[in-house]
Amino acid sequence: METNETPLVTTDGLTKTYPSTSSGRRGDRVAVDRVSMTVRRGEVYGFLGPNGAGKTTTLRMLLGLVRPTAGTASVATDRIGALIEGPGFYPYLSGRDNLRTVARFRGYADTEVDRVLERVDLAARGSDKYKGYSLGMKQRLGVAAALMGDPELIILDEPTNGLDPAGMADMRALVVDLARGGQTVLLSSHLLAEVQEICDRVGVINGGTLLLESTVAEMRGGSSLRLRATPEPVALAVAMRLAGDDGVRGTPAGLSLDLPADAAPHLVRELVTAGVDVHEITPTERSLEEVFFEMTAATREKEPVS
Ligand SMILES: Nc1ncnc2c1ncn2[C@@H]1O[C@H](COP(=O)(O)OP(=O)(O)OP(=O)(O)O)[C@@H](O)[C@H]1O
Repeated sequence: METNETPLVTTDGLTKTYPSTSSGRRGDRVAVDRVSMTVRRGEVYGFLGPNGAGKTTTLRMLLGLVRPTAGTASVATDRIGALIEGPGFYPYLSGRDNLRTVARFRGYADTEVDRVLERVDLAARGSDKYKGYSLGMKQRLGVAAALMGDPELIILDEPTNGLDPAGMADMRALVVDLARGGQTVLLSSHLLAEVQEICDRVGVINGGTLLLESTVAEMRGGSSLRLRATPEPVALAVAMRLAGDDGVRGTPAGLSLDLPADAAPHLVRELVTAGVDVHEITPTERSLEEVFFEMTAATREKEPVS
């Protein structure tokens, strides 16, 4: 995907503290702790973290709904659409009439209602009462409201939360479609697989701290090669010569070498030359789940009890 390098969203040392409510604890509760993140134009940015990590508070600060305690947040457009809390619609009005109410309040023509209904694939059900909508349709109507005025930046807080698998798939497809149309999407999620599937870049947050910001590919880290070969001591010596002393680990499944997949032919040649029998060589990639687990392990321990 092509992205213009000028960031659309930049935060610098963004911090929010709330007064501690528990009498046994001193000082403030830090909800967001010096977060510096950038969202580039045209990308889908996944703000990934467990419940209570500080995602919603950060998004609210970007929207000017919560005042930062310290640091800055700048959004280089005033055309922003957002779905932060669950959408508040009238149950007895149709989806279309609900959107008309929003459009009137925000100064948009009714044609805009039809356009956004179409965009979220609800045009055919626009006349149905909101209360009869599935959770996924309700959520899509919320996104439709956020899309009014064709915003440059769309902020969605946990857009798939609580949806069934079909609803989740629809929402993911919609997000990807919005980005294809040139809109920038910043979404929060606690689902690794989801972020992995639809996001270009990720910011991982836990305990209020941004642990990492990178592309999904970078975050998963370099690939490695798993090797089963005998005799093991000779295989180990060859492996260490190629991958370095720190680049080889013993695992129950054999040796794990910090080498890219395309290093396999050279490795095999060297092993065979050294008289080693190669039983198996497999390229492996760390899953996002493993990476996330490693990164959050340290902060999990100091997480406040809420
Ligand atoms: N208005 C508030 N007053 C006091 N503490 C708050 C307030 N809003 C959020 N917090 C605290 O700040 C921390 C971060 O909350 P936040 O809602 O931003 O996390 P989150 O990552 O969005 O999680 P979730 O998905 O559960 O909403 C939590 O410990 C929460 O209890």
